[in-house]
Formats: sequence, structure tokens, C-alpha cells
Amino acid sequence: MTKILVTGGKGQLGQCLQSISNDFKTLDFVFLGSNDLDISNNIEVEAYFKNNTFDYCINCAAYTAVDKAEEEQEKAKQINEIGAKNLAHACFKNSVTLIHISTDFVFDGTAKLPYTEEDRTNPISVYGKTKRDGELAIISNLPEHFIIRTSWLYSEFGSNFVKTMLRLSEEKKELSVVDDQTGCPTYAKDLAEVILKIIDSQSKKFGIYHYSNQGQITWYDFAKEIFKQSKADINLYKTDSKTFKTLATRPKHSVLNTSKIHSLLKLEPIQWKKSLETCLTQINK
Ligand SMILES: NC(=O)C1=CN([C@@H]2O[C@H](COP(=O)(O)OP(=O)(O)OC[C@H]3O[C@@H](n4cnc5c(N)ncnc54)[C@H](OP(=O)(O)O)[C@@H]3O)[C@@H](O)[C@H]2O)C=CC1
Ligand SMILES: Cc1cn([C@H]2C[C@H](O)[C@@H](COP(=O)(O)OP(=O)(O)O[C@H]3O[C@@H](C)C(=O)[C@@H](O)[C@H]3O)O2)c(=O)[nH]c1=O
Repeated sequence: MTKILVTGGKGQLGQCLQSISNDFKTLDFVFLGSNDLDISNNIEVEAYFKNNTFDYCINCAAYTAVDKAEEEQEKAKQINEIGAKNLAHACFKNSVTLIHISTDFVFDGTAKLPYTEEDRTNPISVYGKTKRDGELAIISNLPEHFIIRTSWLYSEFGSNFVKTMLRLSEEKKELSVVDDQTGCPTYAKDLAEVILKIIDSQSKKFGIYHYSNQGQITWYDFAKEIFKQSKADINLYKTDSKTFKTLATRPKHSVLNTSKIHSLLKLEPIQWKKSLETCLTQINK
């Protein structure tokens, strides 16, 4: 059996991993929430790795409140950078491969084409910067790592844009959503499958990989399709980032080029609309 530790195991992606874990019979999982293991506490992390043996650690723990991070910089740093560094050290000492999740928000969003793994990062928010610093801490401390950058995660678990839109459609008669930020939504269960396929493949091609569903849309387009598929009774209007003010600045164009991971795992691309349909079916069950 391959032994796997999932940190941040009670979050959205952690719950997606848990929901598909039974499909992978040769993998043996331990899911830890923030109360079980605080990744920002190096003493706790070292002790836990000393007393338990794993082949892989999947780090789903993160500070993900993009706007709040602008006011809680130190907290975001402790989790996204120091937490990642602590795990990298512990994995190195104990010969564990680290699979770490990062974000499209490490880019500034000025590119016209989808970002490749080699493109220069230049985060424009505290969240993005702390996530990039987490990546750098892993790269410089642990050769045996996979860093998977993904974008616009949603699922039936936790809180996310899809669930927010569904809630707002019940509370409001009209809604404005920004139409000047382009990216690609990703069903977190599709990402969870990809992570477990990496482990299953026993690949040693360590490094950074991009993974998202397929397509390029704005948040407005996404909201429109969520309301269409869920037959929500709401008037949706386009707005822009200047009008819909938020504490953090988001990239204008953060589409990821995912060809590297598709060729590593011989994956079939999954269109974003198709995955949205799958997720809404799960939510309505
Ligand atoms: N959500 C998204 O749209 C995107 C997410 N990502 C990345 O994907 C990964 C998973 O995100 P997602 O599942 O959506 O995030 P969630 O916010 O749903 O989950 C993050 C989890 O991390 C836990 N956590 C926070 N601090 C600590 C800590 N100090 N020690 C241990 N656990 C901690 C949280 O626990 P608690 O609630 O108890 O604090 C929470 O359960 C993250 O790395 C994120 O940056 C990338 C692109 C898009
Ligand atoms: C709720 C709402 C949001 N918006 C805008 C705000 C923002 O620009 C955009 C997305 O909103 P959210 O705040 O839900 O999403 P946001 O927190 O920006 O999502 C990001 O989260 C982090 C963790 C990531 O790593 C990113 O990949 C990305 O998924 O939609 C509207 O225009 N109208 C609305 O009613």
C-alpha cells in the first residue's frame, strides 16, 4: 500500500480527495484537519512526521480568503509560505514526496496567451504572493515535489463561487458579476482525480504542473452558465473590476496552459461546462 497524508484534509479539495479515495484500492489515506495538524507550527509538523510514515503528502492546507489576506498578511504568510516550507523540510528528512497545490493568482494576468509552467510569476495580491513564496520554499528545500497550479476551484464541498451564486440566486432578484477577469473554472473533484493519478503513475518527473478544466471564460460567463444550468430565476448583469471593488486585485487573464500534465498522465481534457453539470448534479442530489 502507498501511504498518503492529506494536510488541510477538511477543506474543499481535501473533501474531494476523500470522496474518491475508495476508488484507489492501493492507496492508504490519512486526512488531517487544521485542528489535527497545524502546518505553520514546525514543531508539530516535525513531530508528526517523526511518529508516522508516509510515501506522499498532499498539501491541501492553505489560507484561501483572497480579500481578507490583504488585511491578514502575516497569517496568510504563516500558512501559505511557512507552512509549505515546514512540510518541505519534513518531507525531505523523511523521504516523502510532496504534492502541493498552488494557484493561477501567482501570475499578474497581463499575458495574452495561457500561462505555461515556465512563464514568469508576478503576483499582484497578498494571497498570490504568499502562494508563490510557498512554491519557492518547496523548490529550494525538496527536490521530490509536484507543485500543481490550478484555478477557480469549485465543488459540492466547502465554499466556492458556484455555491455563492446558487445562494445569491435564492436571496436576490438581480446580480452583477465582473466580465473583465478571464480564467478557467476547475471542478475540484477533477483535480483530485489528477492528483491521485500522479501517485498511481509513480512518476518521478517532479516539478511544476498546471491543471484546470478546458476553456476560457469570465466570472460573468461562469455565473450565466451556473444560472442557466440550475434554471435560476435571477437577472444577471455585467460589471467590471473598477465598479465591483474588492480589497485584493485579481489577475485580468489567468488562463493556464495544461498541456504538460495532460501529456504526463495522458489525460482527456474536460470542458468546463461538462464539469459544472456534474457538480450541479452532485449538489442537487
Ligand atoms: N479555492 C480555489 O478557488 C482555489 C484554490 N487553490 C489552492 O488549492 C488548495 C486547496 O484549496 P481549497 O480546498 O479550495 O481551500 P479551502 O479553503 O477549502 O481549504 C483549505 C484548508 O486548509 C486548512 N488550513 C488553514 N490553515 C491551516 C493550517 N495552519 N494547518 C493546517 N490546515 C490549515 C483549512 O482549515 P480551517 O478551515 O480549519 O482553517 C481548510 O480546511 C489551496 O492550496 C489553494 O490555495 C488554487 C486555485 C483555486
Ligand atoms: C460574489 C461576487 C463576486 N464577484 C467577483 C469578485 C471576483 O472578482 C470574482 C470571483 O469571486 P470570488 O471572490 O468568489 O473568487 P476568488 O476568491 O477571487 O477566487 C479565487 O480564489 C483563490 C483561492 C484562487 O486561488 C483563485 O484561483 C480563484 O479561484 O467575482 C462579482 O463580480 N459579483 C459577485 O456577486
